[in-house]
Amino acid sequence: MIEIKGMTKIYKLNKKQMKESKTTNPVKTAVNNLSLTAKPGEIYGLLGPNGAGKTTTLRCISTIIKPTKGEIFVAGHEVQKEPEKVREKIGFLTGDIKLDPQFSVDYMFDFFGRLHNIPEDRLKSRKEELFTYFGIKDFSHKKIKELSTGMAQKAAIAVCLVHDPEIVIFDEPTNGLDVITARSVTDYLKKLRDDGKLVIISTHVMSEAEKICDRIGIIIDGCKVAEGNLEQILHDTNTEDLEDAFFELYRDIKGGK
Ligand SMILES: Nc1ncnc2c1ncn2[C@@H]1O[C@H](COP(=O)(O)OP(=O)(O)OP(=O)(O)O)[C@@H](O)[C@H]1O
Repeated sequence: MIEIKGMTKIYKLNKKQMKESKTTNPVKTAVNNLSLTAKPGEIYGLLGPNGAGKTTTLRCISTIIKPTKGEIFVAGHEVQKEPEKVREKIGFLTGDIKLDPQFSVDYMFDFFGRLHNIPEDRLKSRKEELFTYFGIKDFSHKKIKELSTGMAQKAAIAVCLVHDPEIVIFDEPTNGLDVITARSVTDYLKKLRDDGKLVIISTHVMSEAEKICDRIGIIIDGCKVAEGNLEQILHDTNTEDLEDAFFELYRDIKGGK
């Protein structure tokens, strides 16, 4: 289970960031008093536009950065009090952290497997299972930098699942992938969910959220503005698809037509 209780993340901006953001305010509230609960056996989707605070939220859950306020429990462990325990439980995929391009997929998989203290025979069977599913067996000896975008993303996914984590946290998992590769990734997320894992993803792709998420949290300007399964969100916004629901909520927050 993931439980976020009143999480706020405020970044301090340097002069360059202030200039880029055209602001004189030296701080940016990326996430504002966010609470949510995600449970095993579901795919929870954090849906929001660019800059909404999705990546920040997932990074805080994954112990990469610290929330400014609030508490986050992952499988019962608070992220700031027991970060190592949290890291054992999760697999975290984000576009910002890439596998070292100089090494082969095989090497990276074994390296992270050994970091997680996985016995060699288990590591071998895990590799066989994941590399076969993602079709990377024939490429596993190649350096990451020699792989296509899709293949590199599938390799990154395999590596972050090496320890068979009970909680899978994927930041924009299909970003930049063609439709075939994206489908193999989303099908695997469904398989993980069906195996009883908790999967939490961020996305700005409405159709992806509609198709694969059991529950969706819509986040705009760092605030959760709606949550529920698709049916509940459409009912609450009196709309017929998620895109319309999103714009309804967006207009409420931002004003305008
Ligand atoms: N390290 C940082 N320092 C300062 N501001 C940051 C930092 N990281 C993110 N931000 C700002 O916080 C806000 C939320 O960013 P975040 O990356 O969490 O959003 P997002 O919903 O994941 O967006 P995207 O889809 O564009 O990745 C944005 O305004 C962003 O510019």
